Amino acid sequence: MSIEIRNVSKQFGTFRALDDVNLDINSGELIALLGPSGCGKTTLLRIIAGLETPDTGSILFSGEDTTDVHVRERGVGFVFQHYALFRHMTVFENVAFGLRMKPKKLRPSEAQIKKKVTELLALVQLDWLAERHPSQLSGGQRQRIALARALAVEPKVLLLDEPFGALDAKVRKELRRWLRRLHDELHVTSIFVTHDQEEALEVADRVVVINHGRIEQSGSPQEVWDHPASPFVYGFLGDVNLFHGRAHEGLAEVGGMLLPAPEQGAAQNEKVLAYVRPHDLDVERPGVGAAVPANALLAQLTRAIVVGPIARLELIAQNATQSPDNAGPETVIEAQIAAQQFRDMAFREGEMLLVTPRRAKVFLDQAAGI
Ligand SMILES: Nc1ncnc2c1ncn2[C@@H]1O[C@H](COP(=O)(O)OP(=O)(O)OP(=O)(O)O)[C@@H](O)[C@H]1O
Repeated sequence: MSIEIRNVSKQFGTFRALDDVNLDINSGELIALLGPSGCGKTTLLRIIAGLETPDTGSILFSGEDTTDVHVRERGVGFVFQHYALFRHMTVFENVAFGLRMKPKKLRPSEAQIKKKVTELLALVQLDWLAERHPSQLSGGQRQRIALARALAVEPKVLLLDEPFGALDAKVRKELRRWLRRLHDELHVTSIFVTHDQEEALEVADRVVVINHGRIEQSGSPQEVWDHPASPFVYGFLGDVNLFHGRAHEGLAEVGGMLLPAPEQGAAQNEKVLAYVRPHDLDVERPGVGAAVPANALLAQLTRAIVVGPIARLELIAQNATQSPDNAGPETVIEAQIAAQQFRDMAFREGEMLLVTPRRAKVFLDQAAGI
């Protein structure tokens, strides 16, 4: 089922939680609503579900306005962060619950319920736990059962609010792969809320980045990663170093460096923000007596953390000027290089190194959102 979100706004007192949100979701799509805490993700999900009413705007399911359609009639399945399984019921009974609650004439027979629940438990690969109670399950198992329970009534839309939020990193990773596979099997239109960019980029067909109640960008994981529409999106999707400065006709002078800024070809001495991801920084030892190249800066290595294949370096720029126009990075510079390179070069904490951005994303300053 397709979903259209049309001009949806929602205010709580004087606080604008959603501000004229428009979004089309295709039938069978898996969408991630991604944004920082308080940006309005859950409010949007609850409005789609019918648990909350928008002040203005409407939600259409397959082209039909849902304004007057009760939550129960919307055909929506939910999974929340805190597994809302019934503690006194077995896993089997939890999954069967929605089927048993159906009005008498729609209710399946006992044999049909048994068949359906068994199939669903097999689908979430937990059929061997049917007779257990929720307290005897791990957090990850409970969430899979919660999903099986939501699927039991064959929802047309599946809404997941930080479904793996309460689980540890390893289980989260397993479950998000599993959710992706499950979605590929079932193709139920699904929307999940997360503040974890890695989760959104890995699982979703499309990522919708929300900030202050507005959609900043909607696109495939690759689109939002490669072509972020705003500084906010760029900063939210991964670690960044931020440099202030000015751009003029495709060249940016930021943090004491001169960098190509082809996206600002038309700029006439305008204030800009340049973002550089830690893995887009080259780090090397400067040549003795050699001048610092125009596209690089000299920085002191203050800390190196080498874990597995990656070395994370923290550096402080030597030539970071404090002029408001041409300031250095806001805090320390973070660089990521291969651990092997770090060992080969034998960098030591305290020494001065040459830092060269391979790539920078330059935005006009007035567009700044973070
Ligand atoms: N019932 C309510 N009454 C008043 N304010 C509310 C209500 N529900 C949400 N808000 C406010 O609206 C804003 C958006 O809330 P929402 O729960 O949608 O954010 P979120 O993006 O899901 O955040 P989180 O990731 O922390 O859950 C928040 O500032 C929140 O405090």
